[in-house]
Amino acid sequence: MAVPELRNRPCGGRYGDIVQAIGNTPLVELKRLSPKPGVRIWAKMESFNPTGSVKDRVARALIEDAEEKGAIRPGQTILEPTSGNTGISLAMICSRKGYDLKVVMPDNVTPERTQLLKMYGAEIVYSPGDQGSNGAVAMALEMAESDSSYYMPYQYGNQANPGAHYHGTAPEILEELDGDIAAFVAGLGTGGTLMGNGRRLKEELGDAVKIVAAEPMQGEPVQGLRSLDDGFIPPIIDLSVLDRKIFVTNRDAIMWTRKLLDEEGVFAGVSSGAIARVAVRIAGELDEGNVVFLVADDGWKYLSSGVYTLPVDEIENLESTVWW
Ligand SMILES: Cc1ncc(COP(=O)(O)O)c(C=O)c1O
Repeated sequence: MAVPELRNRPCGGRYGDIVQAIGNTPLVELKRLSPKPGVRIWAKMESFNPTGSVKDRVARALIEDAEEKGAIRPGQTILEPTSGNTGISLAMICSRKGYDLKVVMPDNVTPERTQLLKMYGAEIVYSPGDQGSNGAVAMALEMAESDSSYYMPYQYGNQANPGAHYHGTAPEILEELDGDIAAFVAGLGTGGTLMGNGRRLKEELGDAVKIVAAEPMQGEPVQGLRSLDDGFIPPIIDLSVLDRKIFVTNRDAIMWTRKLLDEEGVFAGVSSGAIARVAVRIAGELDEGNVVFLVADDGWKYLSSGVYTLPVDEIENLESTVWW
């Protein structure tokens, strides 16, 4: 394998406002996680986006797509179901661009999410927590049907969502690794990340790159992620783009979130732990090559969940059951 030289970003760039500063995130090698010398594991640090998550890319694409189509005008109310990150990103972008935002969100997400949404001026409508993100989707669809003044980007069915990755994240990764990528691993919420990156990487590299989904084990939620076995397949998902899916327990997700911090200094959300776990497993199956995984968000919004304060031996003894 051609070992890419590490290189610094030339500079962070100069932008007219915060919305323009989305993307161009760093790719960081995580040497201590690699199980073999010939296999390199890289984290695409989407936590470096302005609101701390990958969803800044998607929210900008959703709003700019609607603007280009003439589907929204300033002052209009945007309505969207989200378990948090997309809402926060939309709230930031809507506040910059002069739209009102209403988000429908399960009532059991961490309080930091509510706080951030309110900070950016969004209105929150809660859906039943036990119905997860599917409950939020159903409620938002009903609201949009009964009031036609709302504009709902509907990230689950909007091609601008995978498009943000197809045109943004994936070309960055291809450039950063000179197209030498053996596997790409991400979690699945709407499927935008896996579809957009997967399609672009397959187009450029063919079957040499494997696209792998990390999914939460049934009954063991990991915030932001879903399993395709939960009964709802978002319309943007084309299963033929995925080579594999690997299930992760709640306990492993938490353990690996802590490992990311303790061993690599990466402060990430819990889904990144689940995804890192899968990336390391894939790396163990290879003899050489670059494995890229996505750090979808940073750890700040998870502090109240206790994921960073629970003693490691207690995490090890956790029954693999729902933890929050
Ligand atoms: C916290 C979080 N949200 C969302 C996603 C992915 O979302 P989507 O499938 O909607 O692109 C991920 C996945 O990597 C995630 O970790």
